[in-house]
Amino acid sequence: MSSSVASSSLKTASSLHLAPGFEPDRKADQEIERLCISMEQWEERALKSCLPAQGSDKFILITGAAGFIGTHVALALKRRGDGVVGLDNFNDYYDPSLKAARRALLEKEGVFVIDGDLNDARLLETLFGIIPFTHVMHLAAQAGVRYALENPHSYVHSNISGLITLLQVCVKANPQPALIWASSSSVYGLNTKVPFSESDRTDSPASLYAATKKAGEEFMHTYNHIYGLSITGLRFFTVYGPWGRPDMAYFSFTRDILSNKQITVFKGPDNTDLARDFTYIDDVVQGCVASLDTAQPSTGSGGKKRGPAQLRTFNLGNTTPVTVSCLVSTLENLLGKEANKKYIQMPQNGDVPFTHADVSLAKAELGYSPTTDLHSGLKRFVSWYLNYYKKET
Ligand SMILES: NC(=O)c1ccc[n+]([C@@H]2O[C@H](COP(=O)([O-])OP(=O)(O)OC[C@H]3O[C@@H](n4cnc5c(N)ncnc54)[C@H](O)[C@@H]3O)[C@@H](O)[C@H]2O)c1
Ligand SMILES: O=C(O)[C@H]1O[C@H](OP(=O)(O)OP(=O)(O)OC[C@H]2O[C@@H](n3ccc(=O)[nH]c3=O)[C@H](O)[C@@H]2O)[C@H](O)[C@@H](O)[C@H]1O
Repeated sequence: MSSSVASSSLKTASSLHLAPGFEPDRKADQEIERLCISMEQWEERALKSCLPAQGSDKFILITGAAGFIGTHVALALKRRGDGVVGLDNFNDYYDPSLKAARRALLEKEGVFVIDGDLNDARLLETLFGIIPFTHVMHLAAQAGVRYALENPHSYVHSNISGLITLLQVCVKANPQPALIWASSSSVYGLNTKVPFSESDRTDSPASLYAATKKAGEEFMHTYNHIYGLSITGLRFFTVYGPWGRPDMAYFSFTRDILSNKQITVFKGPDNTDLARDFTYIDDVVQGCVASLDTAQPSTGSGGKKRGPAQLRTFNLGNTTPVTVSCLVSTLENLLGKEANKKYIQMPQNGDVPFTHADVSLAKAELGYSPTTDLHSGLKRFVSWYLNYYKKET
């Protein structure tokens, strides 16, 4: 793998298929140039460090690499010797300096991260022209349930249009990579049967975010059917941990408790507690790596399907839902500080009352076995948080 990658000729993408409404900017040109320079000076430049180590036959593109889950997955794969290249557009949905810090961590460990958008087909084609990726771990997305009320188009941009652009590049790539991608527990929407199982219906999304993830699952079915792309969809359940997302409740509650700001805790109908199957990042990484290791190659080439290809969907949750009130009291306990809490009826904001994963399929097929309870996981998060923000707290 290493030598074939190193000797692969530089190829600039000939076609320019951009997603409608997507304007490439100077930044994309600069990123292509940086990529090409790194290739031309292969021996000295950063890209060399991304090659698979001896004994690994995997070369993986991780989209959303500067994101929370992407960073952890990239580090795990790189540390065991796989070739890893990241892509991220470093958008400002939350503090970009946190994404920059994750990138620095990745680059220190030899993961080359490209600053680019999923909708930039020219950049993606150039990248696939240079590197024969065996797998794509697609984690880039507009995440967050409630932000869709504010900026619905960002979900269409990344989760619909960006996804199709990536899929189009994957089907044309030679070899066609196997794709592992992040769906979401939110596809279960307003379902009341618990625990949520992969065979349950997923046709009552409560948010635009959920609807775009559900649409993504349907697109994946189509691309698997027409082009023979090998596809594994992972439904993550409220993932938390060090290097996490500032927009999520466990993170913003920690920040606000420490700075004596009031936190708002949503309540369900009849004052019931909302609950989530909070899942620790290391458990999710284990599921992602196992999905990658059990993914079969795509069967297509040159945009043509040669035979049926693998299509799988797994829940990656914890199987132990915990109430949001319990999340708050655990944080109070770990931070040694009482929160200033305001309880309100859950607004019509896309939230669902509870989530609860049945992970028996992931256990049987991936050996997935979550081991971290909320208290232990939050302890590690709080320790990371206090250290990372120590100048400010
Ligand atoms: N964290 C969770 O609890 C959770 C739960 C279910 C599903 N997911 C899904 O898992 C994936 C990773 O989530 P995360 O928590 O790490 O979120 P994140 O926001 O930290 O990471 C996503 C990354 O993708 C990048 N990105 C977004 N749009 C892009 C685009 N058009 N082009 C290039 N990069 C783009 C962002 O800059 C970000 O760094 C997402 O697909 C998310 O929807 C997350
Ligand atoms: O598994 C998923 O598929 C999703 O997981 C995550 O969504 P959620 O489960 O909604 O996590 P998160 O925002 O931390 O809210 C947690 C709880 O706190 C409650 N909550 C929230 C904010 C607040 O101010 N008050 C409050 O009570 C809130 O009502 C909820 O009950 C990801 O963000 C999302 O990208 C998606 O992929």
